[in-house]
Amino acid sequence: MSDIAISVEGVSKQYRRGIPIGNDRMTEVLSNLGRGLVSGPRRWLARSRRPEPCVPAEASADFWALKDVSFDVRRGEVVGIIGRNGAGKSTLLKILSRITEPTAGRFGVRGRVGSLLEVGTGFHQELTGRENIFLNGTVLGMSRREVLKKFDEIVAFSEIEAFLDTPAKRYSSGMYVRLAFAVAAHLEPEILIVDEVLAVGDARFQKKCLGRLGEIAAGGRTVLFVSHNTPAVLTLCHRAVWLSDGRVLGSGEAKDVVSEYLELGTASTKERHWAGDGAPGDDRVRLRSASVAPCDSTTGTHLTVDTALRFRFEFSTAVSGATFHYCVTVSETERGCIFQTHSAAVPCPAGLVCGEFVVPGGLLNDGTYTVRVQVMEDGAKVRADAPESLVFQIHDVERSGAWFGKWAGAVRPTLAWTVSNDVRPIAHTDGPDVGGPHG
Ligand SMILES: Nc1ncnc2c1ncn2[C@@H]1O[C@H](COP(=O)(O)OP(=O)(O)OP(=O)(O)O)[C@@H](O)[C@H]1O
Repeated sequence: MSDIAISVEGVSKQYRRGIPIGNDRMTEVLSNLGRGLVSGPRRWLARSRRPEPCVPAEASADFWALKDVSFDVRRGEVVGIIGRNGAGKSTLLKILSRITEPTAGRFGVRGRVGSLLEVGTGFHQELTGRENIFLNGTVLGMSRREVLKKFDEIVAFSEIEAFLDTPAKRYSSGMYVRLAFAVAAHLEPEILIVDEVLAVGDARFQKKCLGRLGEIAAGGRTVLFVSHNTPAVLTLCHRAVWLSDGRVLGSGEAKDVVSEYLELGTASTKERHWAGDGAPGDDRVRLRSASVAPCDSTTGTHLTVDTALRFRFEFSTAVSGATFHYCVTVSETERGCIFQTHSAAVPCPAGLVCGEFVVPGGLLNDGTYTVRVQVMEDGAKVRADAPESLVFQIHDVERSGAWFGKWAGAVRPTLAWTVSNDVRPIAHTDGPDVGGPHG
């Protein structure tokens, strides 16, 4: 029991669509004015204290933002909460941060909590940035001297020194997030609860935040981290909980839960079969099947940037000796055509003719791909054409380092770099550079 930092048992939260029950959003904002970004330990298991305010008869507008959610987080564990928009992730974090109450169920949070939730929660709006830093330290039980020791680090991290004496209500969302992250990450709460704040702010600051989160995680603190950035979840989190429509669809090792989430959450057609005369083609030749799968069949069906892919196609022909060949075009939805490949043109016997090729792992970038397969006769005549025969996703993998953005480029080849440490001293000359474009 003692190594459980967060315990969630059958937690449910009901809302009224469109019209928040009891003007809930406003209640949340107002109640939050009395809280800091951090909170001290409270009663270990908090039961829902009151039913939601009176719910009128037209119950069709009521819905469960969370339904019977249960999981535990051990001390020192870093747990990612993943799920599509509206899955209930923020609601869960707000309950655990005691900004809103569950309609049913109970939960316990053992230790001082630092919460980094959506912009607008956490800071006291009338107080300045400086005052908010001290207030949050006080709530965490730190002395003024202890906060002072961290103060410069917080200000340096937040990069908003010039606005320290401005009331928080005048901050832009970017400034708010910078200071909020700096406070929550440096005042050393025992448990850090972080919502998708990293979506706000520029890429450089996001990188800095994720780097800091990585340090916190490595330092043995308990972290609950909501994010749509699956490479970040894969890299930072030991475990993940997948929410869908307010329910837990999966929980366990981060890599297993994330791959299941990506796989089921996206529409893909990795195998196609065509029967009868409706199949693409004409009387001479018709496509019969198309598939893409990992070359190593023991790795499951999840495709990542490291997976070697086997593409396989079949056509049937009623004529013997005609010269057919396959033309396959692989495109990515945002980047366009990635490559086209042709099989050899050979005289084919009547019957089923199979063609396949392999794309090595460590070549394609992550993204959503479509495959067009055509069967040509005599080099150029298109006999069969299936423009979107296959649709599949290639997912990113765990990264080393602290950068989790998208990799640029149509492909993302793994190349055999050599980096030498045989560094020769740079020759200093007083003369002009030579060998440049105008050299
Ligand atoms: N105070 C509220 N009143 C009424 N409905 C609410 C309230 N807060 C959240 N909801 C609704 O509850 C559902 C879950 O919302 P929540 O913000 O928890 O989802 P989420 O998984 O965090 O989504 P996102 O990834 O978009 O942030 C959504 O349908 C949302 O519109």
